[in-house]
Amino acid sequence: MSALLEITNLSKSFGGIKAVNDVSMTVERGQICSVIGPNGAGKTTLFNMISGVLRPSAGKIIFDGQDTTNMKPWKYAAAGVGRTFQNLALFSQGTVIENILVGRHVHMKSNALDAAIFWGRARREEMAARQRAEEIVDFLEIEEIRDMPVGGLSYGLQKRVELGRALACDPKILLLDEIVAGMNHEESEDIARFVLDIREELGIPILMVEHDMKIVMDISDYIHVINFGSKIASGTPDEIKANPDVIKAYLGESEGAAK
Ligand SMILES: Nc1ncnc2c1ncn2[C@@H]1O[C@H](COP(=O)(O)OP(=O)(O)OP(=O)(O)O)[C@@H](O)[C@H]1O
Repeated sequence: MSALLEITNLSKSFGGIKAVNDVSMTVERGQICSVIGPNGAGKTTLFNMISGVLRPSAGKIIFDGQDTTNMKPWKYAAAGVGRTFQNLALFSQGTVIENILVGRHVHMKSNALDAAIFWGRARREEMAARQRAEEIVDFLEIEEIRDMPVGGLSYGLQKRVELGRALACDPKILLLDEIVAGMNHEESEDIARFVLDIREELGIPILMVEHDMKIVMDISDYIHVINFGSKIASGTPDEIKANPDVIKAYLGESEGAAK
């Protein structure tokens, strides 16, 4: 079976800056895959192209057999690409359950007119959405805070809610952009456990950009390394840890960061 995500010769330029330069990589079904690299390497730009936030300057993205390279940005969630963002992207006044329901609306076909004419269908959709949101609340162990406004929650819990909202669109792949950045050790460990559970119990493959090397090495099946926009290595955690090009790239930034 072909890879779930296949990126071929992908590039993105901003004026004279080649933020991503001719990158090719795949994510297999069932995999936890990480993209790592020093600051400014082009990781977020790569993510933004895969999730439709940015249009590539060149190259091709095939997701689940479909060419998504130039797909309209609002179609990505329905196509099965779920993601979290580097900075929190939640409605702080809304409750936990309301924020998760927002992620679900991508699967709801009824609009206001439908709701008036086909009351039954709209109601069934709403009930199914609520049930799925409750399942996600259970899965992420956030029952106790389900009715609290997210603005008052700790950063770690807000990130968990953001994960819940991404899961609510029933993604075929989940993109996590530095999900543990700014978390304390315990919160990071919790999120790492949920990421593993998402793959094991929900069967959703993960592609993550992450600076926390412990998490990357602990939970990734496969790692791609980007430096100055170009891919310099791919391999298992053990292969990446021993790769001289990777060690050199990281030593340029901070002593031993890839170890
Ligand atoms: N919208 C933009 N306009 C101009 N330059 C940009 C833009 N977005 C990113 N860049 C540049 O592209 C390069 C790659 O940035 P990017 O944010 O993708 O790196 P990164 O690997 O995610 O970095 P970090 O780990 O610090 O988040 C950087 O030189 C950055 O300044």
